[in-house]
Amino acid sequence: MSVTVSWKAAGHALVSPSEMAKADRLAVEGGVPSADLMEAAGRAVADLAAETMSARRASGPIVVLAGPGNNGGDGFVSARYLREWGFDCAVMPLGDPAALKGDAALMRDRFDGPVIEAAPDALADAAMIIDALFGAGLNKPLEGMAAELVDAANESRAIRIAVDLPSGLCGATGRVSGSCFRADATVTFFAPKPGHILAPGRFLCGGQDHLHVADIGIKDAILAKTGANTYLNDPGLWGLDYPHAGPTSHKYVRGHLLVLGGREPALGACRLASIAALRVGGGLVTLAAPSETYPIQAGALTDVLVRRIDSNFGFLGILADPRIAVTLLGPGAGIGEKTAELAIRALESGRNVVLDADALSSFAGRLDALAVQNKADVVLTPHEGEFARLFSDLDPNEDRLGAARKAAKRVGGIVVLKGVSTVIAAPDGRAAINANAPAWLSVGGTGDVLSGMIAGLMVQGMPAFEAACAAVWLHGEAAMGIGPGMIASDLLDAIPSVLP
Ligand SMILES: NC(=O)C1=CN([C@@H]2O[C@H](COP(=O)(O)OP(=O)(O)OC[C@H]3O[C@@H](n4cnc5c(N)ncnc54)[C@H](OP(=O)(O)O)[C@@H]3O)[C@@H](O)[C@H]2O)[C@H](O)CC1
Ligand SMILES: [K+]
Repeated sequence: MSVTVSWKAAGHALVSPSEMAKADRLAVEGGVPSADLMEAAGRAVADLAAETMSARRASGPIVVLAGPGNNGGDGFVSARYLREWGFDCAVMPLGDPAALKGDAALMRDRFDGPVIEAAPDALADAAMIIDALFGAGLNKPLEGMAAELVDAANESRAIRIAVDLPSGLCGATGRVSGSCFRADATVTFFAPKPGHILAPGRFLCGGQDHLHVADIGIKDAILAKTGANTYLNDPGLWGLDYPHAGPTSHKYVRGHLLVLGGREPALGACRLASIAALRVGGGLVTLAAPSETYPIQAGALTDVLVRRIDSNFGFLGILADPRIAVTLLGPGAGIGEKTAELAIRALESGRNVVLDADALSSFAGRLDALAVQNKADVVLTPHEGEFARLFSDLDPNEDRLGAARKAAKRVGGIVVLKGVSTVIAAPDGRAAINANAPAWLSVGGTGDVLSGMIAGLMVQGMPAFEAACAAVWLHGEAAMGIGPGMIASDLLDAIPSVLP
């Protein structure tokens, strides 16, 4: 049985532990015995364990740490298969295995191999440790013997495989409090959970290339019934909405974007955003440059129309051109009333608006001002500091997905909460987690490039949520191709190489 089943399409949906429990329940109601699910789960773990032992040419004892619930049940199944295949495999239960119930008790009884006392020292000589302590049912930080076993496993030289989730990791939020098993690889079932993709969960599972999604007999069709609306951000999610240039497309079809020019000292920010918008296929970009900066901007830009503005009215005068579909405010715009006023007027004009950087900070404490009539799409692209200023009651460190979702609902727009796991959330509840951003992307100016990419895709007619997802993913891919030492402007030349 192949372990690494190509991940179910269905838009690469992720399921929370509670949605997974619903999938489980629906499968059983649909006639699949729950014991069969556990048997398939445990078999998938054993497959990966056996494959890994031979791939690493490892030999020696395998210890399965079995917890008090169904995660532990999976562990007993995997141990049974591994022994059938000739491996020296023992189960080390946490607590009294006689207390196991239901399917876990059944699988315990089917296991006739050694059951050894829980002792952290006994893990030192293991060639492999399989963590079947806790999975979707984790409901508090590890403590006592559970924590000691996980800490000892992490300090050992053993290959470490996690069943469903590394024990200590919350499947819903990707958060860890206290000890957590550090897996070299993880086998989960049916679909990944947000905790497998959100940092630090992604790293504790062994990295995305070592996250195996096993088919345990729950039909794809059940996914839609779980209500899952969280996605891994990748082309599978937004590819169908991507605005490929057609033979008849010309610059006005590909859209006209208006960018508000920046002021000292961040004159380059709006240039980065403007070129980025063209690089992703935007047809035309006008940069409205405050008069004192006009000569600099006009001298620095070839591909962008540069218009001089002496005041807000100048900007609004340009905005009156009906061909302008999207406007981007923020990069270098200056924080304050004037910038906020322009954003509101742009929204009132029915244009799609991307708010970044200073435009975001200009709304601190007055987000309600964004709730204008006949508002088109608005996309906010805060980093964590800007998010804290705008949504001081929401804590991304507690629940990143939940915070981004609540923020999106509150502003009635798309919120791109940037970071090592950028989350794109829509007011209708959809959210995507991005997982391809390399560490070197956190350098000045990359946010300006991203905001320009989002605006550049929206101006071509791509729906706001999908445009934000696509831009975030392309932004990460472009950075991956450049490598350490990258500066923001390098991204501009790298974008064409990653466009679909
Ligand atoms: N379709 C599926 O999803 C399948 C999943 N399988 C496996 O089942 C687990 C989920 O099993 P569950 O029994 O719900 O929960 P766990 O095994 O993760 O946890 C067991 C109980 O442990 C208690 N608990 C939780 N956290 C701690 C902690 N930090 N310290 C001590 N005890 C803890 C908790 O019980 P309480 O009484 O404390 O509430 C848990 O209920 C899933 O992850 C899969 O591996 C099926 O086998 C296959 C199908
Ligand atoms: K586990």
